[in-house]
Amino acid sequence: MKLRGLYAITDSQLLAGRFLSHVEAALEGGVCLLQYRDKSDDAARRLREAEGLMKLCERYGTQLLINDDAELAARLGVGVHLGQTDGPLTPSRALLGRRAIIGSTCHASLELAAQAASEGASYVAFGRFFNSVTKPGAPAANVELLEQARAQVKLPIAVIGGITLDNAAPLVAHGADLLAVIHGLFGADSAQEVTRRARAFNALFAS
Ligand SMILES: Cc1ncc(COP(=O)(O)OP(=O)(O)O)c(N)n1
Ligand SMILES: Cc1ncsc1CCOP(=O)(O)O
Ligand SMILES: [Mg+2]
Repeated sequence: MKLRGLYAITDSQLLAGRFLSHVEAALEGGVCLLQYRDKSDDAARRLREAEGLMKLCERYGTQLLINDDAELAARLGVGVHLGQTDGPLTPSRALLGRRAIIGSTCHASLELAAQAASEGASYVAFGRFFNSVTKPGAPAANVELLEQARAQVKLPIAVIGGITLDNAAPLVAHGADLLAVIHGLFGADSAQEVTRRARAFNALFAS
């Protein structure tokens, strides 16, 4: 499966009261990957919400990943995104199997990307590229790093952090395969606007 296009990531606060409707609106517009990102420790709610997303993703033919939690991903038979403090990649690959999509946060480090590749990551993620309301303190990356990564890294490259329709095009032009977006997608007031934004993000990959 080709990893290229919009990578939508949920946010429990931002989507409160409109969780499934906004996610479905995004899937309607086209989503390559969907990540369930919930930083709470409410295991029952996390399982319930992730199962809800799984059903939606099956309907739309979208791949689901769970942020941080390889055990939950294994329980559902989906992928996982792991940051540098979320546990080592190799055991997660063994747990989830060779076909699972496993992503790795590499901040702005080509060394971390090389390590992730050697440990069996499916894609590497760099960022944040812009100011992020969701994660303001995330380490900064820039397009020079992205260009270097494109030349050196054989895996699909995800970019993240403050990405909107106004600033995403240069990232695609410099080699990004996946635009990972929370606020710039789900910050929309209406479901129709979420769908419009999803289509517009994907259109950046058309040429
Ligand atoms: C696609 C993608 N890239 C980076 C991250 C950030 O992961 P991490 O550094 O573990 O931070 P949290 O998201 O867990 O707060 C991501 N989730 N997805
Ligand atoms: C999880 C994460 N990691 C680096 S920036 C970020 C937040 C992305 O959210 P937004 O698209 O709202 O800036
Ligand atoms: Mg994490």
